[in-house]
Amino acid sequence: MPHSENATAHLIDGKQTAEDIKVEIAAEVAHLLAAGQKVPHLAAILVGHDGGSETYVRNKVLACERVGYASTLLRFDDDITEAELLAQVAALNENADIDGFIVQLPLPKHIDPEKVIEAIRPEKDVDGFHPMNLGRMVAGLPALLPATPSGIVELMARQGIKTSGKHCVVIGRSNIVGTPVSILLAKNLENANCTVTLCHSRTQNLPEIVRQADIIVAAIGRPEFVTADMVKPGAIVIDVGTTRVTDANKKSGYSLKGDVNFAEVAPLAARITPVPGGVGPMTIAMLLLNTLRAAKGEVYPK
Ligand SMILES: Nc1nc(=O)c2c([nH]1)NC[C@@H]1CN(c3ccc(C(=O)N[C@@H](CCC(=O)O)C(=O)O)cc3)C=[N+]21
Ligand SMILES: [Mg+2]
Repeated sequence: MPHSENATAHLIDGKQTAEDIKVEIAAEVAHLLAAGQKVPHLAAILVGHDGGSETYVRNKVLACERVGYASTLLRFDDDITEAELLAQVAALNENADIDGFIVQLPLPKHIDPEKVIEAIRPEKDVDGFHPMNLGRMVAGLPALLPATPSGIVELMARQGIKTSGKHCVVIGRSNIVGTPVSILLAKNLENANCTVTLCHSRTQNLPEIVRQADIIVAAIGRPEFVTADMVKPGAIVIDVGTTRVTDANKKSGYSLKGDVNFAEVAPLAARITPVPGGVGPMTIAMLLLNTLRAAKGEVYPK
């Protein structure tokens, strides 16, 4: 029996929440303009021609236009050397007009992503991937927070989901999502205050542990990994996965699959994020928010 009476009423609408945030940002940009100040400027470096990366970066540029930011996209072929990429990062670091920038991941195999991320000035690291920002986040100091993890916390807060004291099981320990979100959820940020369990590929009895969760955050990157048998009825389900699978029925030639088997799990869940339209749009909204904070020198005074 479905836990929810209406099949769609319990969807966690990330797209709408992201729109709300963009409207708030646009209002701030209007104030900056009225005060004769420059608008925030976000730059993105995109290496190669990965279809998914192209989509995300295009969405980021469109989102900048929506809120009134300036944006710059720097594109390079996947034969760019690591030294040349580091020189491009250094140029953005020095460019006073750029408030923040990201280097889209993944990078080609011959480039060390850690080295590139460490080369970004923490003040301009609007992805929140630099060890300085990660360290400050862990220490509870003001930091530019990684966009997907902070987007998950913000999404639940704005949707009125009470997380304080709840048991949250995070599946996946990536540097970008699983590890940082497990830290943020345990903090007092937006009254998150969860008791957190972090599961990964070596976890024993994973289904049994996930079944204990009041809140499940699925960030494994494996389509439909979370099945009905892993979900306690009435759980909150946050699906971070966006894997592209070929789909001849779609005009684009692909469809997006989350890390949760939605058809099976949605009837059991109290609330659940759809894919698309859940966590993905929040990632972009939080990137815009970080760019505003960087432009205002909120974390690192200018
Ligand atoms: N330096 C860096 N920073 C990132 O933040 C970063 C990255 N590299 N590499 C890849 C991942 C993935 N990511 C997404 C962002 C938005 C959507 C998004 O907006 N998704 C839409 C659908 C988009 C579509 O149609 O493909 C949705 O879920 O509704 C998805 C995924 C950011 N990432
Ligand atoms: Mg995402």
